[in-house]
Amino acid sequence: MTDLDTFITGLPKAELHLHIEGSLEPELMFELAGRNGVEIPFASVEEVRAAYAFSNLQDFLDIYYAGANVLRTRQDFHDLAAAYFARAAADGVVHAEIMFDPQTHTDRGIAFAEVIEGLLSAMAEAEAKHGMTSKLILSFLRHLPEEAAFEVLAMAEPWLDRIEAVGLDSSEVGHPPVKFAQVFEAARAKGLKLTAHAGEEGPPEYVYQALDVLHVDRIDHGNRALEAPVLVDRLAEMGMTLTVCPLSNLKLCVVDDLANHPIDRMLALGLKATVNSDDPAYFGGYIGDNFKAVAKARGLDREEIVQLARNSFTGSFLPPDAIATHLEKIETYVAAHA
Ligand code: HPA
Ligand SMILES: [Zn+2]
Repeated sequence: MTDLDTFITGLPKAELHLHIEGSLEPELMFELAGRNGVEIPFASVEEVRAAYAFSNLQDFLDIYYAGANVLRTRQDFHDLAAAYFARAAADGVVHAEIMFDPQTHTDRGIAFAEVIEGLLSAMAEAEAKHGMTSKLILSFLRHLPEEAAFEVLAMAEPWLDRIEAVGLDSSEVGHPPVKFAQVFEAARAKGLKLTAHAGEEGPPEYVYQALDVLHVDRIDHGNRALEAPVLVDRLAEMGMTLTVCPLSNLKLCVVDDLANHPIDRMLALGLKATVNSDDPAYFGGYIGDNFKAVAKARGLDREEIVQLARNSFTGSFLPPDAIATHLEKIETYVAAHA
């Protein structure tokens, strides 16, 4: 580890873009397959890892939904999230806002209660064990109809006090934000915050729709906004947070090489960019790996790294006093490591 790597690991940070189903490591996939008597089309953990070569988002999604098939019980969801929180804590994460895709499970006959109760119990455990706070983001699958999203929102009704936000993920191109205008409006009326994946593979127009039609509080990814300078200025001016995922961008060919990743360009343009892991079990690393890899590839300096960590708190859904406390801890850490 370089000095910079050690600095990154200890730097207090929040993770804002993490699909909990995407943290399913092949070892746990095998364990759950055995526990639940589910067949998986792989003979070994190595074979699973070898299958993780993607040329676009859909390639990945096909294998990600197949992997999720081993998740059956409340205990499975608990174990999945507990493993993520332990990894995140080791990377200096003190707050995590995690997405889950209920439709991936309810469409297989798993009760919504099993999914969310397993996640909530792991969240309570993470607070006790690691001192890590967390929030849940219920994500709608955009390749499915808007009515299906309304059904999930209805299912979630008894737990809405424990859900912070809704999100929008899965196959982007061909499923623009406008398709979900009404369900986002309904979620907002229920007091939920709003995020949407936009501009990962989709054009700048999808980022405009996320802003103007969905009225999101945060944009997940947002890379392709860089193609539209007027949009960049607007995002910068409004202080919109972008939850950027460098290793995901590399694995899904959103960038051809990390050496060409736009993270520092985003900061230089005044965008409130953050670094996140997206689907760490599939993309080759957790949040610490993302920071370290992009810092090395782009030659980021400490100030840029610290700015990314500050952005992770100011872009979070934490209350202002908690954000202020975390920002103070960053400054204390920086002063102690000058
Ligand atoms: O990176 C992603 N993009 C879109 N949908 C997703 N669902 C899990 N990960 C992703
Ligand atoms: Zn994502």
